[in-house]
Amino acid sequence: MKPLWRINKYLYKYKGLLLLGIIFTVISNIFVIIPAQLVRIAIDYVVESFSLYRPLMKGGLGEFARENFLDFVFVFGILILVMALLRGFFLFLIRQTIIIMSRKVEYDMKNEIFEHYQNLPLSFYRKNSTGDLMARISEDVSRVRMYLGPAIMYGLNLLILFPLVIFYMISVNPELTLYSLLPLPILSVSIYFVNNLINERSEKIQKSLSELSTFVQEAFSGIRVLKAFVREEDSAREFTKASEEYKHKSIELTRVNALFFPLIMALVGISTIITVYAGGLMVIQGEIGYGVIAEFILYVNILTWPVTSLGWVTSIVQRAAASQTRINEFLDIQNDIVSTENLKAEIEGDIEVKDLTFVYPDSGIKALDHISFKIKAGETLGIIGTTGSGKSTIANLLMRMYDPTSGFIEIDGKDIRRYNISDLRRQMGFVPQDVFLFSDTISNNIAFGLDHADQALIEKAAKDADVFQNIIDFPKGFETMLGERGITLSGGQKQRVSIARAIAKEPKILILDDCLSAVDTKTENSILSALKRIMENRTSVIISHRVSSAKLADHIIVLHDGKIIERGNHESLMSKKGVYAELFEKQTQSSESIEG
Ligand SMILES: Nc1ncnc2c1ncn2[C@@H]1O[C@H](COP(=O)(O)OP(=O)(O)OP(=O)(O)O)[C@@H](O)[C@H]1O
Repeated sequence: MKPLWRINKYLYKYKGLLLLGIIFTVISNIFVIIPAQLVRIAIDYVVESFSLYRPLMKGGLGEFARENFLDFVFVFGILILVMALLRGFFLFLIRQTIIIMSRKVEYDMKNEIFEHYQNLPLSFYRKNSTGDLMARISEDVSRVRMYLGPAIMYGLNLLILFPLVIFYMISVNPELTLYSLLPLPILSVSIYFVNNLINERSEKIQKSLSELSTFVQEAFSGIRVLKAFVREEDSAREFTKASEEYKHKSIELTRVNALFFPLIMALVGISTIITVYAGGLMVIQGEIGYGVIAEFILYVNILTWPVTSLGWVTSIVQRAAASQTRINEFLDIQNDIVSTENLKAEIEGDIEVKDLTFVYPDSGIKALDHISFKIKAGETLGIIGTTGSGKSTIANLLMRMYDPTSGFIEIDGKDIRRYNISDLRRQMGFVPQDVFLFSDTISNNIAFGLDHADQALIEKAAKDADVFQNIIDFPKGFETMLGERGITLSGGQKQRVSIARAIAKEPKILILDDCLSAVDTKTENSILSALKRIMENRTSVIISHRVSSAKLADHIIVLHDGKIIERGNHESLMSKKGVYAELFEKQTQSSESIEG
């Protein structure tokens, strides 16, 4: 229960709805109890009238007595009907208050979790799978909603109805009350166990269903590989196997589900039999009237659902508590990438990296080892290095996705940690290594970093990224949809749209993380010279493992195993005849042989 205390703030927020819900529950239960009493009065009246009917018939008053008697029963009938209608009306109001409250809390919770997720650093996303993040914001929140809606609704009902009914029952006959209620605790406990079994099996089904959909999704998104390697039959066989498991688990659940209602009916039946038997004996002994038996049977029926729901509510609350524990676990994670001074300033673009070492916290890999470099505003730094040498890590640290393990990064002479993070990132353009474009129009993708989309700016960015012609060649031009239901861009086109997105922001610092790997050298050169022009007075960091990308840079550093092994500009590095020169020779030879 304790984890669920955290959502009390929402109950407090919607206290009006909750309070109304409680009031409506009390009122609706009054209309449940009164009809039972009316039935007792009516039956006792009928029995009494019968005993008087014969003597009255003999006295010639038969017709008068009959009419009177029927009028009385008719009024009872109408009263019971009115009570039922009123009860229905208040049940409607209960749902309108408590269930609506639960939906509102669900909405608030989802927003709170999503917002929190977005604030968490990149390391959080590395540690937790997307599936897990999605499950907590959807399934777990739904389970908590079940607690806030149905569980609170039925729980309240139970809390109000139970004492009320028991009070009336005891006031009518305590002994018969005891007999009638004897099977109900057994009902509640068995429902609890059956329900837990149902939940356990439903969860297994859910798991098997998500495995099945992951399998199908992979098969379809990897259809090209699947066909190319002729694995269709294998894939179909695996699908059948996964479906078989799903079917098996569903049948197991149906078996337990089938137990649910018979169990309730059996125990209610036993209660009714006991009531009739014990009540009958009491009627024979003249302790109670016939009406009491009917009243008690109604009470037992009235109590059936709340008692059943006790088991059900307990298991919902348990599941909700487990889900809330999972949600709290994420909500309690603090963002450790925070600004020390929240400094907001127009940056110039001077970058200085001092004795920087970085160890990935999750894997313990030392990606950067005591590196230092400087870039003046308006200059370009090329970073060259083999796979895994730490190039992308530098980009991540410059964007402040992580904080250095030791050493400093300074922008305009101030530690990067002092800046307001969003303000700083807003002034930086980043083109990541793995291009990600949204399922939206090309125009919106390019304008992604802008607060107000300006078509002229979008087109200029597309021209500078050398992708303008490609875009206008599409029938819908800039309004072409990308993604699953849109067109698929080629690798090089995607990279260039991603570059256009970064430069449309007119950033003070632009970081290109190996984003020209899928374009030919000619396009690469034209993008780089356009960049040189637009990045005048701004700073660029060009990361690549191709020398052709870095050679135009003012400064070049060569990384190996997290260390800088060479530095200089293209000319000085070439004359040094070290790793850079060797790489240059190798790469120009191979590209010449390809082009030749
Ligand atoms: N998120 C991460 N968590 C743990 N280790 C990581 C992470 N990202 C990278 N590494 C490790 O850090 C080292 C440097 O990786 P980085 O991505 O910076 O290399 P890179 O030079 O950009 O390589 P490539 O050219 O292949 O992209 C590698 O050994 C890599 O396995």
